Amino acid sequence: MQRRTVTINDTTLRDGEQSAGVVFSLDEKLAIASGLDRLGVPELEIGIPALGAEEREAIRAVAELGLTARLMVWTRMHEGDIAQCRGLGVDLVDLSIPVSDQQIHHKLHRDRTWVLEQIRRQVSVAQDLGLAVCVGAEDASRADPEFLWRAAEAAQAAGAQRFRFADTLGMMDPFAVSEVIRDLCAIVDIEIEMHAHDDLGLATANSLAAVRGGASHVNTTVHGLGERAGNAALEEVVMGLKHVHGIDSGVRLQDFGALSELVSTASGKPVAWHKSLIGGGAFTHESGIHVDGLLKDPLNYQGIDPAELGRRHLIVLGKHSGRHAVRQAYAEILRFELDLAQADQLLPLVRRFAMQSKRAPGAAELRSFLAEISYPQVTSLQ
Ligand SMILES: CC(=O)SCCNC(=O)CCNC(=O)[C@H](O)C(C)(C)COP(=O)(O)OP(=O)(O)OC[C@H]1O[C@@H](n2cnc3c(N)ncnc32)[C@H](O)[C@@H]1OP(=O)(O)O
Ligand SMILES: O=C(O)CCC(=O)C(=O)O
Repeated sequence: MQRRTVTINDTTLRDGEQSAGVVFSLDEKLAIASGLDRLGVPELEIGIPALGAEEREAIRAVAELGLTARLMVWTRMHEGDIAQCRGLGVDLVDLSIPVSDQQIHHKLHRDRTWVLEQIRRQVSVAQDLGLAVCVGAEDASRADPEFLWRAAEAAQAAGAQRFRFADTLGMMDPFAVSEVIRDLCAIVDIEIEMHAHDDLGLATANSLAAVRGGASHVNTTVHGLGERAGNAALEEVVMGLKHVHGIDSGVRLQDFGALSELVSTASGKPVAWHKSLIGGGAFTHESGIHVDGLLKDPLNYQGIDPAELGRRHLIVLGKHSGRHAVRQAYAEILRFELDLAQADQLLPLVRRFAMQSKRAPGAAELRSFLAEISYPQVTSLQ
């Protein structure tokens, strides 16, 4: 088990808001920032100053909340954009510059020498504004590794505190991430931050792999909201660090539900039923074998205690139920104790109902099943 710290840098208010169609109002930004801070998220990336005056006002307003979290803004590594970061009341700036030949040549129409020169020149421009600097290596996963190392060395030499490795297109696998981060950590002696995207559904896995490789910081967003398929989900990374790596990030998720709801509503992007940890299905059980196992001892089918997320197990009846679930449902819903033989009789009726109606039976239906098997006390049930 690893025993070191990893700092979560949550970018719900920057990369999260880049999800197509998402706009957070000022009040929503303030509420989301406060919510993240209350959970103990230590760093927040809160916006893009070059976007305009309104964005800068919102950044200032978040800074004026006096949160415990350190605040970062994102900007292109570009003198004009960096100038917009003046006087915002934030602590850090991510100066982003592409490092893959694809983007250097075909987006910026520049070359590698120019990129290194920018890093050498612009880090101090931002530092002169009183900001600590993270050099954001955009498209790092498609960069020539040798050049990536030169960029990281240039960042360190220029005085950057941190180097962000961005898997901009979400194309890496955890084994490769772990290796590339290990190499970076051997080349430079500054903080290394992982910025993962979920295009292959690997953002959390890649973030955890980066930590295994030595990353000190990890970017997250609530629910994984972000550009295209999104980023690594805050709740997944926090739980993954704890349960896979044995690392306490200091973030507490017992009250995550309120923030989750706020971000769903403000973003207009509801959480999918099967979303890990927070989806409706994440702790809901129908299958007979699972329900029986849970009822005997929750640890039989519990990897993560739902209480860690302020949740609890929910058992529902359906096509896949068994008799133990039937007994449990009658006890919980009707406060009525069945023996196993009665549950056996009722099970086919429960299944028939679920198959016909594609939902769990409610109290009225459960009562009517009792009548169907001519259970003598049915009329006395409440
Ligand atoms: C991978 C990421 O998530 S990066 C973050 C992406 N986020 C955003 O784009 C949201 C915020 N963006 C914006 O507000 C605007 O795009 C701005 C203010 C940054 C720029 O707006 P505009 O000047 O209208 O340019 P536009 O967005 O159309 O094009 C981007 C320009 O930035 C350049 N550029 C892109 N990245 C960088 C960089 N890291 N450093 C310097 N220039 C860059 C592009 O080459 C292009 O320049 P060109 O006009 O000389 O061809
Ligand atoms: O350069 C960075 O800071 C990372 C930008 C980003 O969001 C990405 O590359 O996906």
